[in-house]
Amino acid sequence: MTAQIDLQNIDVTFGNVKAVKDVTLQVEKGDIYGVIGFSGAGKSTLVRTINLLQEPSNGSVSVNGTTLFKNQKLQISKKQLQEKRRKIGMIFQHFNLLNEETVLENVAFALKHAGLNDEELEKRCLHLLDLVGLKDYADHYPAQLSGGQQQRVAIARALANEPDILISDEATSALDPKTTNQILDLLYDLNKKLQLTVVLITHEMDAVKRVANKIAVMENGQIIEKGNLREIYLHPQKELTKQFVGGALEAQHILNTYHLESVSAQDQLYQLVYKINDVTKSVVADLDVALNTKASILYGNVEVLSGEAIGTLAILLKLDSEKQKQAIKFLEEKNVVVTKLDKGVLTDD
Ligand SMILES: Nc1ncnc2c1ncn2[C@@H]1O[C@H](COP(=O)(O)OP(=O)(O)OP(=O)(O)O)[C@@H](O)[C@H]1O
Repeated sequence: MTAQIDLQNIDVTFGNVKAVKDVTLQVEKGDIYGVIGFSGAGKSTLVRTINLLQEPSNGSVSVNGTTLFKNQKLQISKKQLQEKRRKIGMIFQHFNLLNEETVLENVAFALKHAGLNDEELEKRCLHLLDLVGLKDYADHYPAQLSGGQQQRVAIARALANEPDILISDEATSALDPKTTNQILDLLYDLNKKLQLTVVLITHEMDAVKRVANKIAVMENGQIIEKGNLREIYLHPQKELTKQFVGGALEAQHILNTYHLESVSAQDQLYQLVYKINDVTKSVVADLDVALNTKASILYGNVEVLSGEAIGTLAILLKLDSEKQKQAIKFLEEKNVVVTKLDKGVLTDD
């Protein structure tokens, strides 16, 4: 199947900053593709090449089977590009609404080229506001709305030209956790209801886990790992991915902040990930009974990924290396995916 968005070998260079380096990414129709990484990793720059708000220095961009950019130049006319861009909606962290205009006028703004009469325009805007749960707010002004409601207006505006792709660039980063979840759930519903492909840029793994089916992890302008979310969650390869998927960041924070007195340099932090269905009793209790490990649990969580309950633990094993090997073997025999974690500032061995 041809990908709906096909980015091949994309480089983006600003002066001597290589913001994106040789990135290849394919997004299929109907995906919610999470692109995660810390600030400055190159996420925004990369996704802005999809609608050529950012031209790559090298590489090719194809959307819906049309090559938009290749051999360092546009492959379609400026007018065609404008039309293609209307079919790729975008939402941002700061909503970017017009404060002097009503909610309805903000949505209508995106339709000014559509050639609709006043009645058709109002009907279409009210329909869009209904889709995002804001039909009764058409006459309000942005300042009268909460952050979550303002983002809903921005989503209605982004959907005005019936796009088949929605790019969400840190759209929930300015929102509280509850509102974040409501907006993510709305994106998930729109993905299902409208077959809308969503590219979700974020630095929050919780956002990706809540709605995405695929994930790309970015670091220093490169995608270091990508693919099916559950696969990557269960078998993270790169250190940064391990940090994002499990409780590693939290566990490291606990280790580094509280300076646990009894922790020594050879003690090792492990992340355990397992399908809840595979485990009937506490894996750590079993481990302790079998090998007397006295593991300390620094983080624990259970969540549902693609309909399956997945458990994550970060544990500290205070054992010599032979005993650690035995512990890992014991856990792996129980279908637990064990990953050795970097201990952050504690790692001086
Ligand atoms: N227009 C520009 N001119 C020069 N440098 C830029 C420009 N846009 C981005 N950069 C640089 O490119 C790198 C990647 O930035 P980018 O905004 O894509 O990262 P990001 O992962 O989206 O991070 P953030 O979440 O902080 O936006 C950074 O070093 C940034 O300073």
